Amino acid sequence: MNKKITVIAGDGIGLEVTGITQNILEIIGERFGHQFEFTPALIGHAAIEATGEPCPQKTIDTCRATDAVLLGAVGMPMYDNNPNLKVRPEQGLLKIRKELGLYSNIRPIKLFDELLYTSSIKPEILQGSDIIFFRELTGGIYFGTPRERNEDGTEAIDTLRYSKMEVERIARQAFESAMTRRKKLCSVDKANVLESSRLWRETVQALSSEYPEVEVTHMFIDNAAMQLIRDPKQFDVIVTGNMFGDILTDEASQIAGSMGMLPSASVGNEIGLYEPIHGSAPDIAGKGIANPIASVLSGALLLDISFGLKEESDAIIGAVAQFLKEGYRTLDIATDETPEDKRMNTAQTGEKLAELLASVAV
Ligand SMILES: NC(=O)C1=CN([C@@H]2O[C@H](COP(=O)(O)OP(=O)(O)OC[C@H]3O[C@@H](n4cnc5c(N)ncnc54)[C@H](O)[C@@H]3O)[C@@H](O)[C@H]2O)C=CC1
Ligand SMILES: CC(C)CC(=O)C(=O)O
Ligand SMILES: [Mg+2]
Repeated sequence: MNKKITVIAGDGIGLEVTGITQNILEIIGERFGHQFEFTPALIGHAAIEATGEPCPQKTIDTCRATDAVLLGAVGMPMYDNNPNLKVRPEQGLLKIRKELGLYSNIRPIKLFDELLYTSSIKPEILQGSDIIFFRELTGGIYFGTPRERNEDGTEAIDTLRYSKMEVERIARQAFESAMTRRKKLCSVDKANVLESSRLWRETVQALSSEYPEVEVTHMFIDNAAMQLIRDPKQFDVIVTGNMFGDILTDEASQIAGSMGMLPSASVGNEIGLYEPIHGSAPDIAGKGIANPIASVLSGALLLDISFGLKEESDAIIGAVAQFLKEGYRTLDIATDETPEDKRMNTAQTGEKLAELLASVAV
């Protein structure tokens, strides 16, 4: 198979983990006889520095000229505490999602058995957890207008808007996914307060008549945030809006052990984009200690969803499982019991995963 992949590393640890994933995809290409051609592109602070824009048109054009996109992360501390900077890295991320029509952000929460005792949640609560989130990605409060300050800067407004069409298309994907799994769908909203959530709930409920085998429940976001930690096993598929999904999946990363373990796939009507759920992690950026597994697993999702290469995708997941089984740990998933020689930095993790992949039988 011949395929082109746009690689947008971005900022902070995005730069550190994305190169590892590209290398893993190259190894997969060699092992399984595929030609993957990689084209770099800019986003975030890196793009602002080079072009003045957080997501230049050239980046969008590059994506459209390829078959899939691998993205790292955006963001720099210099923007986070300075509201006066009007051009911001995160605008680049929102723009690429909107321009490429990536309305569905799929975030699987898979706990590798080896990490059962790593989480701050009790193992008996965690064991057997397997959740997949469908987060709406191109609507809601991150995109609604007006969004502005009043003249003297003492009031601000953001707008939370959803249309029936936007809810229906993400809910349909979630129902379809539930049909291939345990046939349970939980829709998360705040319908006791928000009109947009009442539309959300009504739309999901109406669509459920097309999926009579799926057991649908509706949960308020505040309760969902609590239930996710109290009893994660109660969930199979969760569908929710942009901001609720953003927040709940960071929380859910603790089910998988770390932010450094969760990949995501963003899909819509054209190309697919794959990125870890984490940000640029300025607190560890430049230290070479970021966990690249979330990015590497995003690469596995890319092979599976965009290219239909299930065996190749499974080979990557298998290498990650083997890495953990052999006791190797990046710092975010290490415990007091992890011996010194099993503690891996970013580069060592990449090398070890490459080594494990090279021994996969094809
Ligand atoms: N998709 C994206 O590009 C996102 C960008 N951001 C941006 O990233 C910057 C930092 O935001 P934060 O709120 O700190 O979120 P973050 O996700 O970057 O980091 C949160 C915490 O998780 C840790 N962490 C994240 N990924 C890790 C990994 N791979 N290995 C080990 N530890 C990891 C970090 O060290 C930090 O303690 C901000 O500028 C923010 O706007 C935040 C979230 C998503
Ligand atoms: C710019 C933010 C919306 C990025 C983020 O936190 C995410 O997509 O998870
Ligand atoms: Mg987030």
